[in-house]
Amino acid sequence: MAEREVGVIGGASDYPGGNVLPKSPEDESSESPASQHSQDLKSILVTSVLNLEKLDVDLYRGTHHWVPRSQRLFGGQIVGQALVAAAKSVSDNLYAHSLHCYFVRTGDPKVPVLYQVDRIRDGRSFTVRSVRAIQHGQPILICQASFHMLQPSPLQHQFTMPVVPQPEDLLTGEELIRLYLSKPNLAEKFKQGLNKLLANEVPIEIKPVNPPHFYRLAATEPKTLFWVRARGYIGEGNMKLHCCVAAYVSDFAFLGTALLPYPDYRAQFSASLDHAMWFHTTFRSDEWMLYECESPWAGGSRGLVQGRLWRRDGVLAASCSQEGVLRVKPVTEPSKL
Ligand SMILES: CCC(=O)SCCNC(=O)CCNC(=O)[C@H](O)C(C)(C)COP(=O)(O)OP(=O)(O)OC[C@H]1O[C@@H](n2cnc3c(N)ncnc32)[C@H](O)[C@@H]1OP(=O)(O)O
Repeated sequence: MAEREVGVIGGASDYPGGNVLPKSPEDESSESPASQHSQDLKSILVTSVLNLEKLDVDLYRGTHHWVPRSQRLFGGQIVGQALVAAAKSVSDNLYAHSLHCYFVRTGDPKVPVLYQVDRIRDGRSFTVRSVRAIQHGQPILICQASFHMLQPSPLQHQFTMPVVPQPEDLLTGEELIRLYLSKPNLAEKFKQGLNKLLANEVPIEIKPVNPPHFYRLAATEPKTLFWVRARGYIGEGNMKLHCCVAAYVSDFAFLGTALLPYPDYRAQFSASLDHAMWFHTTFRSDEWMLYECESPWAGGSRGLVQGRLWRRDGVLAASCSQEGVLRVKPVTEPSKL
């Protein structure tokens, strides 16, 4: 077996020129209270999921950590790994600013994924890579990623971050499930479902801003807000790596936003068809970021979702878009109690 490279993406330190792209306040000191949460446990996203094995020039192999209940590979994992592969072939002064991916086949959790990088163009300011994720000799994902060197500009604006409770005042996904499990007379079937969710070793932490009401699933507008970060410590520096982690994180619970107005239906078949991201500035993916998701449209068995990842100091870190196939059927299940 080929030896794993040391570090996920070698060499790149953080963006230089903090006057152009403001640093996260949590970057200023690795001892800041917010970053002390998990320094003793390195994120498995760094040590395993995004730590690709180099097989040859521009050819890498990635393995899986968490596989969703659908037994299809998690789209965020494939996108994150593809971006790692692309980033390995660009110089340290270039930073991912966007990626555009199509999920063309279901990922098979039983075998690893190969990532073949094509060096499409090395320009003066922009560099473009194309990555094919391959299983069983066929592409499962095609990804174009573009990298840019820092170029200051007087043009600078962004939307305003929504005002929400801070993550310290909210429960984690696991704490919410435990709370649901403590409800008396819970049907055995639902207990089992919740316990399975608890056993999931998802390498990211989530704190929903408006957790769903356990007893009554009401139709809501297709908008959701949650705090999210990588589980475990990654540390400052290596902005390329934080972008790859954000790519992983950004696909989590994203498409579900399009189902929020339809509690009387459940997804019989849902899968992301494409995923696009734009990275705007520095951030730390192991620090809480607010993920603001909305679905402006659904129809014809498809749904469109758009997301914004906010640093907790109110700086817009990244934007995302995704379309997915959504085939639903009416809910006929009995009460949870
Ligand atoms: C968190 C979200 C994620 O991470 S999802 C993971 C990332 N995304 C993916 O894995 C998607 C990968 N891409 C694919 O699998 C394919 O490109 C997809 C999207 C399925 C399209 O391939 P295509 O060959 O056109 O499939 P398809 O849509 O015809 O069939 C897929 C399954 O749906 C069924 N289907 C089809 N039409 C209907 C219909 N009208 N009503 C009900 N079901 C329908 C098909 O029978 C097929 O089902 P099955 O897979 O055979 O069980």
